[in-house]
Amino acid sequence: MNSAPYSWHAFAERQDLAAALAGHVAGRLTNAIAERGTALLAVSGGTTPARFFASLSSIPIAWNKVTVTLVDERCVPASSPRSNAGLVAANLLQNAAAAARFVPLYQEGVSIGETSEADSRMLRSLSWPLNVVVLGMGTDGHTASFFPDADNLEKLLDPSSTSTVLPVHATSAGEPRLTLSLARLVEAGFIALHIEGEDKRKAFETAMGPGAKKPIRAVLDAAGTPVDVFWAP
Ligand SMILES: O=C(O)[C@H](O)[C@@H](O)[C@H](O)[C@H](O)COP(=O)(O)O
Repeated sequence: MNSAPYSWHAFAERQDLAAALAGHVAGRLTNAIAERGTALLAVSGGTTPARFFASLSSIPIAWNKVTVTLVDERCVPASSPRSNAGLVAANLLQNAAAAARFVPLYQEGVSIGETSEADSRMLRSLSWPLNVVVLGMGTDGHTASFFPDADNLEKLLDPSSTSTVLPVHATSAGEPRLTLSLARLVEAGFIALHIEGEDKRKAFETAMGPGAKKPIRAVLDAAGTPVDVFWAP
């Protein structure tokens, strides 16, 4: 069984993980700016990233040359506590990072199908491929909005997809979602997986084992570079 290559970075404290991951991301963004004049970062939402976002926001890089977008989004207004755009606005786009450009996935009042088409057009204008992707993971092995019960999971995980943004309907997701496709995520020069707690460590280990392939495993298997996993208890 080919085991997907990844690097495991464990930290005793969540704040130490946040500072270390922020340093890695800031360094990769700075390298991208040096190489092509701009940098493209995609981050995940949920409850885990807030400390990391706060640490990254205060690192003085050329944020005016950085575009930040989302790995995925819940189809809710930015004012909703469920909004990933709201999480990024409140925790990342502050301090030095306030100078970054933010490109959201969800547009209020537009149907999810129209939004994913419109997002694809808007996002296609960005300087792909992504330079940095920061993923989260659920204990069910989902990452981004690649939920195991998604009705279009095969399309979401298709490594040859030409799609940029896809709609997701999955009972376990809660509200309808929009997600970057696996194909766009795995092109990134640096892919980090940020997980915390014993349950997620066990879920990751299981996903790396011989059982049914979970979405996180599909990402690691398709990634162009070994994924860096950042974990704290
Ligand atoms: O919108 C989202 O929910 C995310 O992008 C998703 O992929 C998240 O990373 C995991 O669900 C973990 O979420 P927690 O950090 O809340 O555990």
